[in-house]
Amino acid sequence: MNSEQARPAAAPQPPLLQLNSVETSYGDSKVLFGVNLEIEAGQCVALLGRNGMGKSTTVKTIMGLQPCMQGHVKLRGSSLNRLRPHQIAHAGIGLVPEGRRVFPNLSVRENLVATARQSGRAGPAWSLGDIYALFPRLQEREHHLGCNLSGGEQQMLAIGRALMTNPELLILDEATEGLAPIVRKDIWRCIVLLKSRGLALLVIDKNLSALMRVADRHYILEKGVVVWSGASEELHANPDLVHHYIGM
Ligand SMILES: Nc1ncnc2c1ncn2[C@@H]1O[C@H](COP(=O)(O)OP(=O)(O)OP(=O)(O)O)[C@@H](O)[C@H]1O
Repeated sequence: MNSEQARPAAAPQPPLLQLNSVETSYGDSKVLFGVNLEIEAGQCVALLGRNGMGKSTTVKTIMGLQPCMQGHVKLRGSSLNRLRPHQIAHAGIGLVPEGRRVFPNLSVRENLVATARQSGRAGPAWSLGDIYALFPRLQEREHHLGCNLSGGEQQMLAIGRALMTNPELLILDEATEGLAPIVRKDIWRCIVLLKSRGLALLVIDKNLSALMRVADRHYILEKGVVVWSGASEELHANPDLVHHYIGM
């Protein structure tokens, strides 16, 4: 027997993020009915579906902001179900929430420093300089308060803040919503760049054509259930599916 034959086969790696039959309720009202979803390291995944189908609730469940009543949310095979939101952030998931929510009475710099965290993970940590290189506008506005920024600047700051936690997975919930076209373009440029750096992304956005350019895989949610998943080419080739479930 040679040395190659003697070596035991490597155990398969669990996905970076795995949702297994996840059910979530608001009081008596169930909203997620067994969601299954996987994201591999470095993969960009889009979560699609019409308004009210459960996309933001899925994100809240991943982040521990809404309890997972049944099923499992796992990061690299470890359950997140009983963790608090700050522990989930510490475990490696960064969130850019719907509506941005930057600290209004802190400066740009203070907002960024407030969330900075040493990463126990491999790879270089994000620095203030890295964030300013990604969004030069934030450096120009370094000493301005969060409340005095434009919507686009607040969105850049929300992304910068999430990156300063050094996540392995970044979740963007409607990050381009309500922004001027030129700012949207800048946010998409940033998403493409983050993907090229190997960051895993879960993106919710209404711009399907931009998503089809950047996402490796799409999941369509309909009434709290994943009804379809596949690659951009498959989605592109299936306009009936898009029309039926996304309404375009
Ligand atoms: N805090 C809450 N309390 C009760 N019901 C809620 C709450 N948040 C959301 N819902 C309900 O849960 C369902 C799913 O909402 P969710 O926000 O997850 O959908 P979505 O797909 O993200 O849609 P949108 O694009 O409109 O945000 C909807 O019926 C919504 O009314």
